[in-house]
Amino acid sequence: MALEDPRLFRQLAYVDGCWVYGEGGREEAVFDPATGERLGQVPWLESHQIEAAIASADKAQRAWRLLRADERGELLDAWYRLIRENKEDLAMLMTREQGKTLADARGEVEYGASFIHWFAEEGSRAYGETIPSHIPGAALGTLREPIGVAALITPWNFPLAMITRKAAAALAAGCTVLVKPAGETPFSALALAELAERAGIPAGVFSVITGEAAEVSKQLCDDSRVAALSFTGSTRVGRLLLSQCANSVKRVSLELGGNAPFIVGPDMDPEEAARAAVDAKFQTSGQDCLAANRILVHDSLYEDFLTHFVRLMKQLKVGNGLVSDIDLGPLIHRDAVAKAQTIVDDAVEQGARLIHGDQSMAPGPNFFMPVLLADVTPTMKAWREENFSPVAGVTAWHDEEEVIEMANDTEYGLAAYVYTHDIRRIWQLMRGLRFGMVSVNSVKMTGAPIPFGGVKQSGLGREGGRQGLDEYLDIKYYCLGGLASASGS
Ligand SMILES: NC(=O)c1ccc[n+]([C@@H]2O[C@H](COP(=O)([O-])OP(=O)(O)OC[C@H]3O[C@@H](n4cnc5c(N)ncnc54)[C@H](O)[C@@H]3O)[C@@H](O)[C@H]2O)c1
Ligand SMILES: N[C@@H](CC=O)C(=O)O
Repeated sequence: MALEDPRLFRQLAYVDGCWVYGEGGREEAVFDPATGERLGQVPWLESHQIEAAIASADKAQRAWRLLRADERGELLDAWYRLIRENKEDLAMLMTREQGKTLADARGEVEYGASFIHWFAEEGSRAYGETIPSHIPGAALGTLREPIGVAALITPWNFPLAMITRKAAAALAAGCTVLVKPAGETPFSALALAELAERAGIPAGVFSVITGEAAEVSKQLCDDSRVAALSFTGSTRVGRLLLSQCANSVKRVSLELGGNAPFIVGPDMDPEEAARAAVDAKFQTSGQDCLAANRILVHDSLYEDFLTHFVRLMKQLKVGNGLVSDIDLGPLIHRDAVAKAQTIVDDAVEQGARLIHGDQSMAPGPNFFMPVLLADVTPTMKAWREENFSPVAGVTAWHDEEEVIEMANDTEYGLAAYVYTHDIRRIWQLMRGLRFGMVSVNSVKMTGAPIPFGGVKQSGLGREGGRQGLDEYLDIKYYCLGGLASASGS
Protein backbone atom coordinates (compact mmCIF):
# COMPACT_ATOMS: atom_id res chain seq x y z
CA MET A 1 0.00 0.00 0.00
CA ALA A 2 1.42 3.40 -0.95
CA LEU A 3 1.95 5.33 2.28
CA GLU A 4 4.31 8.18 3.10
CA ASP A 5 5.43 6.09 6.06
CA PRO A 6 5.26 2.42 5.01
CA ARG A 7 5.93 1.28 8.59
CA LEU A 8 2.36 2.21 9.45
CA PHE A 9 1.14 -0.71 7.36
CA ARG A 10 1.59 -3.59 9.81
CA GLN A 11 0.50 -7.15 9.14
CA LEU A 12 1.37 -8.69 12.51
CA ALA A 13 -0.33 -8.56 15.89
CA TYR A 14 1.18 -6.28 18.54
CA VAL A 15 1.56 -7.84 21.98
CA ASP A 16 3.65 -6.69 24.93
CA GLY A 17 5.54 -4.22 22.76
CA CYS A 18 6.44 -6.83 20.09
CA TRP A 19 5.13 -7.55 16.60
CA VAL A 20 4.08 -11.20 16.60
CA TYR A 21 3.19 -13.97 14.15
CA GLY A 22 0.46 -16.50 14.76
CA GLU A 23 2.08 -19.69 16.00
CA GLY A 24 -0.54 -21.96 14.42
CA GLY A 25 -0.06 -20.61 10.89
CA ARG A 26 -3.65 -19.35 10.65
CA GLU A 27 -4.30 -15.93 9.13
CA GLU A 28 -7.08 -13.72 7.79
CA ALA A 29 -6.93 -11.87 4.50
CA VAL A 30 -8.08 -8.27 4.26
CA PHE A 31 -9.69 -6.91 1.09
CA ASP A 32 -10.40 -3.48 -0.34
CA PRO A 33 -14.22 -3.46 -0.46
CA ALA A 34 -14.23 -1.08 -3.44
CA THR A 35 -12.08 -3.21 -5.74
CA GLY A 36 -11.89 -6.65 -4.13
CA GLU A 37 -8.09 -6.37 -4.16
CA ARG A 38 -6.34 -8.33 -1.43
CA LEU A 39 -4.53 -5.75 0.70
CA GLY A 40 -2.71 -8.15 2.98
CA GLN A 41 -3.35 -10.38 5.95
CA VAL A 42 -3.06 -10.57 9.70
CA PRO A 43 -2.29 -13.62 11.84
CA TRP A 44 -4.80 -15.40 13.99
CA LEU A 45 -3.19 -15.77 17.39
CA GLU A 46 -3.47 -19.09 19.20
CA SER A 47 -4.99 -19.48 22.64
CA HIS A 48 -1.61 -19.60 24.43
CA GLN A 49 -0.63 -16.36 22.66
CA ILE A 50 -3.82 -14.65 23.86
CA GLU A 51 -3.02 -15.98 27.32
CA ALA A 52 0.45 -14.37 27.09
CA ALA A 53 -1.12 -11.09 25.94
CA ILE A 54 -3.46 -11.06 28.95
CA ALA A 55 -0.57 -11.83 31.28
CA SER A 56 1.52 -8.99 29.84
CA ALA A 57 -1.37 -6.50 30.14
CA ASP A 58 -1.89 -7.62 33.72
CA LYS A 59 1.80 -7.17 34.50
CA ALA A 60 2.07 -3.81 32.73
CA GLN A 61 -0.96 -2.57 34.62
CA ARG A 62 0.90 -2.65 37.92
CA ALA A 63 3.34 0.06 36.80
CA TRP A 64 0.94 1.99 34.55
CA ARG A 65 -1.57 2.57 37.34
CA LEU A 66 1.20 3.97 39.56
CA LEU A 67 2.07 6.76 37.13
CA ARG A 68 0.56 10.12 37.97
CA ALA A 69 -2.43 11.04 35.82
CA ASP A 70 -0.48 13.91 34.24
CA GLU A 71 2.35 11.52 33.32
CA ARG A 72 -0.11 9.24 31.56
CA GLY A 73 -1.64 12.36 30.00
CA GLU A 74 1.70 13.36 28.51
CA LEU A 75 2.12 9.98 26.83
CA LEU A 76 -1.44 10.16 25.53
CA ASP A 77 -0.78 13.63 24.17
CA ALA A 78 2.33 12.39 22.35
CA TRP A 79 0.18 9.64 20.78
CA TYR A 80 -2.47 12.22 19.84
CA ARG A 81 0.11 14.41 18.08
CA LEU A 82 1.57 11.47 16.15
CA ILE A 83 -1.89 10.42 14.98
CA ARG A 84 -2.59 13.91 13.67
CA GLU A 85 0.85 14.16 12.04
CA ASN A 86 0.17 10.88 10.22
CA LYS A 87 -3.40 11.74 9.30
CA GLU A 88 -2.99 11.25 5.55
CA ASP A 89 -1.53 7.75 5.90
CA LEU A 90 -4.11 6.72 8.49
CA ALA A 91 -6.90 8.01 6.25
CA MET A 92 -5.48 6.11 3.29
CA LEU A 93 -5.27 2.88 5.29
CA MET A 94 -8.84 3.36 6.43
CA THR A 95 -10.25 4.06 2.99
CA ARG A 96 -8.49 1.03 1.59
CA GLU A 97 -9.70 -1.42 4.23
CA GLN A 98 -13.10 0.09 5.08
CA GLY A 99 -14.16 1.79 1.86
CA LYS A 100 -15.31 5.17 3.23
CA THR A 101 -14.29 8.24 1.26
CA LEU A 102 -10.92 9.82 1.98
CA ALA A 103 -12.69 12.95 3.24
CA ASP A 104 -14.70 10.85 5.71
CA ALA A 105 -11.58 8.91 6.69
CA ARG A 106 -9.68 12.14 7.42
CA GLY A 107 -12.65 13.26 9.49
CA GLU A 108 -12.55 10.00 11.43
CA VAL A 109 -8.83 10.36 12.14
CA GLU A 110 -9.46 13.81 13.62
CA TYR A 111 -12.50 12.54 15.49
CA GLY A 112 -10.59 9.54 16.84
CA ALA A 113 -7.62 11.66 17.87
CA SER A 114 -9.90 14.09 19.71
CA PHE A 115 -10.78 11.40 22.28
CA ILE A 116 -7.11 10.97 23.12
CA HIS A 117 -6.67 14.71 23.56
CA TRP A 118 -9.80 14.87 25.72
CA PHE A 119 -8.92 11.97 28.01
CA ALA A 120 -5.26 13.03 28.31
CA GLU A 121 -6.68 15.90 30.35
CA GLU A 122 -9.77 14.26 31.79
CA GLY A 123 -7.62 11.61 33.51
CA SER A 124 -6.44 14.32 35.89
CA ARG A 125 -10.02 14.85 37.00
CA ALA A 126 -10.77 11.36 38.30
CA TYR A 127 -11.82 12.93 41.56
CA GLY A 128 -12.92 11.11 44.68
CA GLU A 129 -14.95 12.81 47.39
CA THR A 130 -15.02 13.46 51.11
CA ILE A 131 -18.07 12.29 53.01
CA PRO A 132 -19.22 14.10 56.17
CA SER A 133 -18.67 11.42 58.78
CA HIS A 134 -21.44 9.76 60.80
CA ILE A 135 -18.78 7.74 62.69
CA PRO A 136 -17.08 9.41 65.67
CA GLY A 137 -13.38 10.03 65.11
CA ALA A 138 -13.40 8.88 61.49
CA ALA A 139 -12.68 10.50 58.16
CA LEU A 140 -14.68 9.11 55.24
CA GLY A 141 -14.30 9.43 51.53
CA THR A 142 -13.89 7.75 48.18
CA LEU A 143 -10.99 7.14 45.83
CA ARG A 144 -11.43 6.26 42.18
CA GLU A 145 -9.01 3.59 41.07
CA PRO A 146 -8.32 1.91 37.72
CA ILE A 147 -10.34 -1.25 37.29
CA GLY A 148 -7.45 -3.23 35.77
CA VAL A 149 -7.03 -4.82 32.35
CA ALA A 150 -9.70 -3.86 29.81
CA ALA A 151 -10.54 -5.83 26.67
CA LEU A 152 -11.81 -3.65 23.82
CA ILE A 153 -13.66 -5.30 20.93
CA THR A 154 -14.47 -3.01 18.04
CA PRO A 155 -16.34 -2.96 14.69
CA TRP A 156 -15.29 -2.26 11.11
CA ASN A 157 -17.45 0.79 10.35
CA PHE A 158 -15.31 3.24 12.38
CA PRO A 159 -12.04 1.29 12.57
CA LEU A 160 -10.03 3.96 14.36
CA ALA A 161 -12.37 6.15 16.42
CA MET A 162 -14.17 3.23 18.05
CA ILE A 163 -10.79 2.12 19.41
CA THR A 164 -9.54 5.49 20.60
CA ARG A 165 -12.85 6.40 22.29
CA LYS A 166 -12.39 3.35 24.52
CA ALA A 167 -8.61 3.12 24.76
CA ALA A 168 -8.01 6.78 25.61
CA ALA A 169 -10.46 6.62 28.52
CA ALA A 170 -9.08 3.33 29.78
CA LEU A 171 -5.41 4.38 29.53
CA ALA A 172 -6.10 7.76 31.14
CA ALA A 173 -7.83 5.98 34.02
CA GLY A 174 -4.73 3.81 34.58
CA CYS A 175 -5.94 0.61 32.89
CA THR A 176 -4.04 -1.37 30.27
CA VAL A 177 -5.89 -2.52 27.15
CA LEU A 178 -6.13 -5.45 24.78
CA VAL A 179 -7.77 -4.39 21.52
CA LYS A 180 -9.50 -6.96 19.30
CA PRO A 181 -10.33 -5.09 16.07
CA ALA A 182 -12.79 -6.33 13.45
CA GLY A 183 -11.24 -8.83 11.02
CA GLU A 184 -12.27 -6.64 8.10
CA THR A 185 -10.30 -3.61 9.34
CA PRO A 186 -7.26 -4.57 11.44
CA PHE A 187 -4.78 -2.24 9.74
CA SER A 188 -6.07 0.98 11.32
CA ALA A 189 -5.75 -0.66 14.75
CA LEU A 190 -2.22 -1.88 14.04
CA ALA A 191 -1.16 1.57 12.80
CA LEU A 192 -2.44 2.97 16.09
CA ALA A 193 -0.23 0.44 17.89
CA GLU A 194 2.81 1.51 15.87
CA LEU A 195 2.15 5.14 16.83
CA ALA A 196 1.50 4.25 20.47
CA GLU A 197 4.91 2.58 20.57
CA ARG A 198 6.55 5.65 19.01
CA ALA A 199 4.77 7.84 21.56
CA GLY A 200 6.52 5.91 24.33
CA ILE A 201 3.50 4.05 25.68
CA PRO A 202 5.15 1.16 27.52
CA ALA A 203 5.06 -2.48 26.40
CA GLY A 204 1.91 -4.33 27.46
CA VAL A 205 -0.14 -1.16 27.98
CA PHE A 206 -1.73 -1.09 24.51
CA SER A 207 -1.78 -4.42 22.64
CA VAL A 208 -3.66 -5.39 19.48
CA ILE A 209 -4.75 -9.01 19.26
CA THR A 210 -5.80 -10.36 15.89
CA GLY A 211 -7.55 -13.68 15.77
CA GLU A 212 -10.69 -15.66 15.14
CA ALA A 213 -13.39 -13.38 16.55
CA ALA A 214 -15.52 -15.81 18.54
CA GLU A 215 -12.49 -17.66 19.92
CA VAL A 216 -10.56 -14.57 21.04
CA SER A 217 -13.62 -12.86 22.49
CA LYS A 218 -14.61 -15.94 24.48
CA GLN A 219 -11.14 -16.22 25.97
CA LEU A 220 -11.12 -12.53 26.92
CA CYS A 221 -14.59 -12.83 28.48
CA ASP A 222 -13.69 -15.97 30.44
CA ASP A 223 -10.41 -14.72 31.91
CA SER A 224 -10.77 -13.20 35.36
CA ARG A 225 -7.63 -11.07 34.93
CA VAL A 226 -9.60 -9.06 32.38
CA ALA A 227 -11.65 -6.80 34.62
CA ALA A 228 -13.64 -4.89 32.00
CA LEU A 229 -15.01 -5.61 28.57
CA SER A 230 -15.97 -2.75 26.32
CA PHE A 231 -17.64 -3.79 23.09
CA THR A 232 -18.89 -1.83 20.11
CA GLY A 233 -20.77 -3.77 17.48
CA SER A 234 -24.06 -5.44 16.76
CA THR A 235 -26.71 -6.09 19.38
CA ARG A 236 -26.56 -9.79 18.45
CA VAL A 237 -22.88 -10.15 19.37
CA GLY A 238 -23.26 -7.76 22.32
CA ARG A 239 -25.86 -10.06 23.90
CA LEU A 240 -23.54 -13.04 23.44
CA LEU A 241 -20.55 -11.30 25.03
CA LEU A 242 -22.66 -10.03 27.94
CA SER A 243 -23.65 -13.59 28.74
CA GLN A 244 -20.04 -14.80 28.34
CA CYS A 245 -18.88 -12.21 30.88
CA ALA A 246 -21.30 -13.45 33.52
CA ASN A 247 -19.00 -16.13 34.92
CA SER A 248 -16.16 -13.75 35.69
CA VAL A 249 -18.56 -10.90 36.64
CA LYS A 250 -16.84 -8.24 34.56
CA ARG A 251 -17.66 -4.60 34.13
CA VAL A 252 -19.34 -4.59 30.72
CA SER A 253 -19.85 -1.56 28.48
CA LEU A 254 -21.80 -2.08 25.28
CA GLU A 255 -22.21 0.30 22.35
CA LEU A 256 -24.63 -1.56 20.10
CA GLY A 257 -26.91 -1.05 17.16
CA GLY A 258 -29.14 1.93 16.46
CA ASN A 259 -32.38 2.46 14.53
CA ALA A 260 -32.56 6.23 14.66
CA PRO A 261 -35.81 8.05 13.98
CA PHE A 262 -35.51 11.41 12.21
CA ILE A 263 -38.63 13.43 13.04
CA VAL A 264 -39.65 16.40 10.90
CA GLY A 265 -42.25 18.79 12.36
CA PRO A 266 -44.97 20.64 10.40
CA ASP A 267 -43.27 24.03 10.80
CA MET A 268 -40.12 22.94 8.92
CA ASP A 269 -39.10 24.06 5.48
CA PRO A 270 -39.26 20.74 3.56
CA GLU A 271 -36.08 21.45 1.62
CA GLU A 272 -34.06 22.30 4.73
CA ALA A 273 -35.38 19.18 6.46
CA ALA A 274 -34.63 16.97 3.44
CA ARG A 275 -31.07 18.30 3.25
CA ALA A 276 -30.48 17.46 6.91
CA ALA A 277 -32.08 14.02 6.52
CA VAL A 278 -29.85 13.20 3.53
CA ASP A 279 -26.81 14.17 5.61
CA ALA A 280 -28.00 12.08 8.55
CA LYS A 281 -28.77 9.04 6.40
CA PHE A 282 -25.92 8.56 3.94
CA GLN A 283 -22.71 9.12 5.99
CA THR A 284 -20.38 6.15 5.56
CA SER A 285 -22.89 4.81 3.01
CA GLY A 286 -25.44 4.41 5.80
CA GLN A 287 -23.12 2.11 7.78
CA ASP A 288 -23.31 4.27 10.87
CA CYS A 289 -25.02 3.51 14.17
CA LEU A 290 -26.29 7.10 14.10
CA ALA A 291 -27.75 6.85 10.58
CA ALA A 292 -31.31 8.13 10.23
CA ASN A 293 -33.04 4.80 9.68
CA ARG A 294 -36.69 5.84 9.90
CA ILE A 295 -37.52 9.29 8.60
CA LEU A 296 -40.85 10.39 10.10
CA VAL A 297 -42.29 13.46 8.35
CA HIS A 298 -45.41 15.44 9.27
CA ASP A 299 -48.17 14.66 6.76
CA SER A 300 -48.61 18.35 5.82
CA LEU A 301 -45.20 18.41 4.07
CA TYR A 302 -44.69 14.72 3.28
CA GLU A 303 -44.83 14.82 -0.54
CA ASP A 304 -42.78 18.04 -0.74
CA PHE A 305 -40.16 16.50 1.54
CA LEU A 306 -39.95 13.40 -0.68
CA THR A 307 -39.49 15.56 -3.78
CA HIS A 308 -36.57 17.45 -2.23
CA PHE A 309 -35.06 14.32 -0.70
CA VAL A 310 -34.99 12.47 -4.01
CA ARG A 311 -33.51 15.47 -5.83
CA LEU A 312 -30.71 15.74 -3.27
CA MET A 313 -29.96 12.03 -3.13
CA LYS A 314 -29.68 11.91 -6.92
CA GLN A 315 -26.72 14.28 -6.58
CA LEU A 316 -24.76 11.78 -4.44
CA LYS A 317 -21.90 10.15 -6.32
CA VAL A 318 -21.21 6.50 -5.60
CA GLY A 319 -17.77 4.99 -6.24
CA ASN A 320 -14.31 4.23 -4.94
CA GLY A 321 -13.66 6.40 -1.88
CA LEU A 322 -10.17 7.22 -3.18
CA VAL A 323 -11.69 9.35 -5.97
CA SER A 324 -12.03 12.95 -4.88
CA ASP A 325 -15.66 13.81 -5.68
CA ILE A 326 -17.23 10.57 -4.38
CA ASP A 327 -19.86 10.86 -1.65
CA LEU A 328 -20.63 7.18 -0.98
CA GLY A 329 -18.12 4.36 -1.00
CA PRO A 330 -18.91 0.63 -1.12
CA LEU A 331 -20.56 -1.45 1.58
CA ILE A 332 -18.18 -3.57 3.61
CA HIS A 333 -18.91 -6.84 1.78
CA ARG A 334 -21.42 -8.70 -0.38
CA ASP A 335 -23.47 -9.91 2.58
CA ALA A 336 -24.19 -6.28 3.39
CA VAL A 337 -25.32 -5.69 -0.20
CA ALA A 338 -27.55 -8.77 -0.06
CA LYS A 339 -29.05 -7.62 3.25
CA ALA A 340 -29.82 -4.16 1.81
CA GLN A 341 -31.57 -5.75 -1.16
CA THR A 342 -33.62 -8.00 1.15
CA ILE A 343 -34.75 -4.95 3.09
CA VAL A 344 -35.84 -3.16 -0.07
CA ASP A 345 -37.63 -6.25 -1.47
CA ASP A 346 -39.44 -6.89 1.80
CA ALA A 347 -40.63 -3.27 1.97
CA VAL A 348 -41.85 -3.23 -1.63
CA GLU A 349 -43.65 -6.57 -1.16
CA GLN A 350 -45.44 -5.09 1.82
CA GLY A 351 -46.58 -1.98 -0.09
CA ALA A 352 -43.80 0.62 0.28
CA ARG A 353 -43.22 2.88 -2.74
CA LEU A 354 -39.74 2.49 -4.26
CA ILE A 355 -39.22 6.11 -5.31
CA HIS A 356 -35.57 5.94 -6.25
CA GLY A 357 -32.69 3.46 -6.38
CA ASP A 358 -31.55 1.54 -9.42
CA GLN A 359 -29.04 -1.16 -8.54
CA SER A 360 -28.07 -1.70 -12.18
CA MET A 361 -26.10 1.57 -11.83
CA ALA A 362 -23.91 0.18 -9.03
CA PRO A 363 -20.20 0.50 -9.97
CA GLY A 364 -19.21 -2.89 -8.50
CA PRO A 365 -20.44 -5.92 -6.59
CA ASN A 366 -19.98 -4.33 -3.14
CA PHE A 367 -21.79 -1.12 -4.03
CA PHE A 368 -25.41 -0.32 -3.28
CA MET A 369 -27.06 2.70 -4.88
CA PRO A 370 -29.01 4.97 -2.50
CA VAL A 371 -32.65 3.96 -2.20
CA LEU A 372 -35.68 5.97 -1.14
CA LEU A 373 -38.68 4.01 0.14
CA ALA A 374 -41.88 5.91 1.01
CA ASP A 375 -44.77 4.71 3.19
CA VAL A 376 -42.66 2.36 5.28
CA THR A 377 -44.68 0.62 8.02
CA PRO A 378 -43.78 -1.10 11.32
CA THR A 379 -44.08 -4.63 9.94
CA MET A 380 -41.31 -4.03 7.40
CA LYS A 381 -37.64 -4.93 7.96
CA ALA A 382 -36.86 -1.36 6.88
CA TRP A 383 -38.57 -0.25 10.09
CA ARG A 384 -37.60 -3.01 12.50
CA GLU A 385 -33.97 -3.64 11.55
CA GLU A 386 -30.91 -1.45 11.57
CA ASN A 387 -30.43 -1.56 7.79
CA PHE A 388 -26.79 -0.32 7.82
CA SER A 389 -26.96 0.64 4.15
CA PRO A 390 -28.00 3.62 2.02
CA VAL A 391 -31.67 2.67 2.20
CA ALA A 392 -33.84 5.53 3.47
CA GLY A 393 -37.34 4.73 4.67
CA VAL A 394 -39.89 7.53 5.07
CA THR A 395 -43.28 7.52 6.81
CA ALA A 396 -45.90 10.22 7.48
CA TRP A 397 -47.27 11.16 10.92
CA HIS A 398 -50.03 13.43 12.10
CA ASP A 399 -49.82 14.20 15.80
CA GLU A 400 -47.06 14.27 18.37
CA GLU A 401 -48.29 11.45 20.58
CA GLU A 402 -48.39 9.27 17.49
CA VAL A 403 -44.87 10.14 16.30
CA ILE A 404 -43.38 9.51 19.75
CA GLU A 405 -44.98 6.08 19.75
CA MET A 406 -43.74 5.41 16.20
CA ALA A 407 -40.20 6.52 17.03
CA ASN A 408 -40.08 4.39 20.19
CA ASP A 409 -41.42 1.33 18.40
CA THR A 410 -38.03 -0.42 18.24
CA GLU A 411 -35.83 -2.52 20.53
CA TYR A 412 -33.06 0.01 19.91
CA GLY A 413 -32.54 3.30 21.73
CA LEU A 414 -29.29 4.92 20.59
CA ALA A 415 -29.96 8.26 18.91
CA ALA A 416 -32.92 10.26 17.62
CA TYR A 417 -33.11 13.43 15.53
CA VAL A 418 -35.82 16.09 15.87
CA TYR A 419 -36.32 18.87 13.34
CA THR A 420 -38.75 21.61 14.37
CA HIS A 421 -38.47 25.14 15.74
CA ASP A 422 -41.52 24.88 18.01
CA ILE A 423 -40.08 24.89 21.53
CA ARG A 424 -43.14 23.21 23.07
CA ARG A 425 -42.91 20.38 20.52
CA ILE A 426 -39.13 20.08 20.98
CA TRP A 427 -39.54 19.60 24.71
CA GLN A 428 -42.41 17.12 24.35
CA LEU A 429 -40.42 15.02 21.87
CA MET A 430 -37.17 15.26 23.79
CA ARG A 431 -38.83 13.94 26.94
CA GLY A 432 -40.95 11.32 25.18
CA LEU A 433 -38.21 9.72 23.07
CA ARG A 434 -36.60 6.68 24.68
CA PHE A 435 -33.11 7.18 23.25
CA GLY A 436 -29.75 7.86 24.88
CA MET A 437 -29.09 10.84 22.62
CA VAL A 438 -31.53 13.33 21.07
CA SER A 439 -30.24 15.84 18.57
CA VAL A 440 -32.48 18.82 17.81
CA ASN A 441 -31.96 20.72 14.56
CA SER A 442 -28.43 19.37 14.18
CA VAL A 443 -27.10 16.39 12.26
CA LYS A 444 -23.81 16.53 14.11
CA MET A 445 -24.23 15.41 17.69
CA THR A 446 -21.16 13.47 18.69
CA GLY A 447 -17.65 14.45 19.84
CA ALA A 448 -15.20 13.87 22.68
CA PRO A 449 -16.98 15.95 25.38
CA ILE A 450 -20.38 14.22 25.18
CA PRO A 451 -21.61 11.01 26.86
CA PHE A 452 -22.20 8.77 23.84
CA GLY A 453 -24.45 5.76 24.34
CA GLY A 454 -27.84 4.18 24.17
CA VAL A 455 -30.72 2.81 26.20
CA LYS A 456 -32.77 -0.36 25.69
CA GLN A 457 -30.91 -2.86 23.48
CA SER A 458 -28.53 -0.22 22.13
CA GLY A 459 -26.19 -0.71 25.03
CA LEU A 460 -24.90 -0.21 28.52
CA GLY A 461 -22.71 2.63 29.75
CA ARG A 462 -21.36 5.75 28.10
CA GLU A 463 -18.25 6.63 26.10
CA GLY A 464 -16.64 10.04 25.84
CA GLY A 465 -17.34 12.98 28.12
CA ARG A 466 -16.48 12.89 31.79
CA GLN A 467 -18.72 9.81 32.07
CA GLY A 468 -16.43 7.86 29.72
CA LEU A 469 -13.79 7.58 32.43
CA ASP A 470 -16.24 5.95 34.88
CA GLU A 471 -16.35 2.77 32.78
CA TYR A 472 -12.71 2.12 33.72
CA LEU A 473 -12.71 3.21 37.37
CA ASP A 474 -13.73 1.47 40.57
CA ILE A 475 -14.95 3.45 43.55
CA LYS A 476 -13.11 2.63 46.74
CA TYR A 477 -14.79 3.88 49.92
CA TYR A 478 -12.49 4.49 52.86
CA CYS A 479 -13.16 4.92 56.53
CA LEU A 480 -10.12 6.26 58.43
CA GLY A 481 -10.94 5.66 62.10
CA GLY A 482 -9.24 6.52 65.37
CA LEU A 483 -8.62 10.13 64.38
CA ALA A 484 -9.27 12.37 67.36
CA SER A 485 -9.98 15.46 65.29
CA ALA A 486 -11.74 13.88 62.31
CA SER A 487 -15.46 14.29 63.20
CA GLY A 488 -17.41 17.49 62.95
CA SER A 489 -16.70 20.36 60.64
N1 LIG B 1 -23.29 2.29 19.49
C1 LIG B 1 -22.15 2.59 18.90
O1 LIG B 1 -21.39 3.44 19.33
C2 LIG B 1 -21.75 1.87 17.65
C3 LIG B 1 -20.66 2.36 16.93
C4 LIG B 1 -20.26 1.68 15.78
C5 LIG B 1 -20.93 0.53 15.38
N2 LIG B 1 -21.97 0.08 16.12
C6 LIG B 1 -22.71 -1.10 15.69
O2 LIG B 1 -21.82 -2.09 15.18
C7 LIG B 1 -22.50 -2.89 14.21
C8 LIG B 1 -21.65 -3.03 12.96
O3 LIG B 1 -20.41 -3.50 13.27
P1 LIG B 1 -19.98 -5.03 13.05
O4 LIG B 1 -20.71 -5.63 11.90
O5 LIG B 1 -18.49 -5.05 13.04
O6 LIG B 1 -20.52 -5.69 14.37
P2 LIG B 1 -20.26 -7.19 14.89
O7 LIG B 1 -21.04 -7.33 16.13
O8 LIG B 1 -20.45 -8.19 13.83
O9 LIG B 1 -18.70 -7.20 15.20
C9 LIG B 1 -18.13 -6.36 16.17
C10 LIG B 1 -16.88 -6.99 16.73
O10 LIG B 1 -17.23 -8.23 17.32
C11 LIG B 1 -16.48 -9.28 16.72
N3 LIG B 1 -17.34 -10.46 16.61
C12 LIG B 1 -18.12 -10.80 15.60
N4 LIG B 1 -18.75 -11.96 15.82
C13 LIG B 1 -18.36 -12.36 17.02
C14 LIG B 1 -18.68 -13.47 17.83
N5 LIG B 1 -19.52 -14.42 17.42
N6 LIG B 1 -18.15 -13.54 19.04
C15 LIG B 1 -17.33 -12.59 19.46
N7 LIG B 1 -16.96 -11.52 18.73
C16 LIG B 1 -17.49 -11.40 17.53
C17 LIG B 1 -16.05 -8.77 15.38
O11 LIG B 1 -14.90 -9.43 14.93
C18 LIG B 1 -15.81 -7.32 15.68
O12 LIG B 1 -14.55 -7.13 16.26
C19 LIG B 1 -23.80 -2.17 13.95
O13 LIG B 1 -24.84 -2.81 14.64
C20 LIG B 1 -23.56 -0.78 14.53
O14 LIG B 1 -24.72 -0.07 14.92
C21 LIG B 1 -22.40 0.71 17.23
N1 LIG C 1 -20.88 7.64 14.16
C1 LIG C 1 -20.74 6.91 15.37
C2 LIG C 1 -20.24 5.53 15.22
C3 LIG C 1 -21.36 4.63 14.90
O1 LIG C 1 -21.34 3.76 14.06
C4 LIG C 1 -19.91 7.70 16.35
O2 LIG C 1 -19.75 8.88 16.15
O3 LIG C 1 -19.46 7.15 17.30
